[in-house]
Amino acid sequence: MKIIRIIGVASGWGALDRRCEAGPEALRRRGLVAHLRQQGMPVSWEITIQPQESQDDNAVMAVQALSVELSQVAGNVVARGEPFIVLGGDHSCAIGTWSGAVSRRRIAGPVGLIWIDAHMDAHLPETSPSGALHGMPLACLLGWGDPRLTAIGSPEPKFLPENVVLIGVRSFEPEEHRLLQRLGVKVFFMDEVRRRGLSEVFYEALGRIRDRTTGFGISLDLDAIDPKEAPAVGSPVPGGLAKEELLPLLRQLYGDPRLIGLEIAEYNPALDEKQLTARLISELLLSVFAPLRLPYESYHRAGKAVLSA
Ligand SMILES: NC(=[NH2+])NCCC[C@H](N)C(=O)O
Repeated sequence: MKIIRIIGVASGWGALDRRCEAGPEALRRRGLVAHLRQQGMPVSWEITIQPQESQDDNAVMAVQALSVELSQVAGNVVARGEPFIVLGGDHSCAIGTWSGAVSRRRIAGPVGLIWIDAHMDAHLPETSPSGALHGMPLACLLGWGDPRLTAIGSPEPKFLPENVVLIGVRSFEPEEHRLLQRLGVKVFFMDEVRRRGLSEVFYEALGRIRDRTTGFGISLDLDAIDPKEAPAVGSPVPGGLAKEELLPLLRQLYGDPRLIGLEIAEYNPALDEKQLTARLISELLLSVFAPLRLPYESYHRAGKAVLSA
């Protein structure tokens, strides 16, 4: 059985509130690995990538250095044919994760990306209202933005626009929307998800991507999920996805050889008073990667019991 490699990214350099840099270590200290193994998930914590000291408060340079390292680590896991989990850190980690994964797979054919997020994260430095790099990673991966961040791993764009799908978007600025429209990236906004149900949208998204690619990844910003269920995030937006809808859909990906890796970003443990979000993260991981031995309901109840023990 293939070992699933966890890569922590202890950086908040892409966010205005940097505290999600403590995310990976907090999860590790709570015994995430032991818990996942107990549930039958063959997993090992590969590495936690730390920002280098002395970035002179230059966020672009810090994120660039991190992304180069992360792209190498993720790329090596992918080259070995093993699945990975990236645990952020703010969502600018996506630049390194997918630049590495895609660059190492390029000969195998195009790769798809399902971006589950309340935001579009598709700003250019010129259009960003905040200047924060976690509002830009998707644009970078499509080849738009600061050249120091678009050329990681390889000079080309990492994804073709038709191979990227966003789900759950409900907070964005017109400039980033225009970029995605112009490129032809499919966005399933939250109101469409509500109208049609997440499962219909999710299968449509998967269908689009699977037809055209040889593999795909998932980048999940925890703020896609409703803040009542995922409170410990840096940029919460009300009216998000329901975990009881999302978890069974992720379950459908179990054992799918085309799934290259899963990224979960924006966990800020300082806001996780009741540990709701930490538990949610472990449920998300188990949904995708743990063999199902119990009926869905009791399975997740068991998961919660173990983790809170
Ligand atoms: N990964 C995130 N939480 N992104 C939030 C981005 C918010 C806003 N669009 C900005 O650019 O500042």
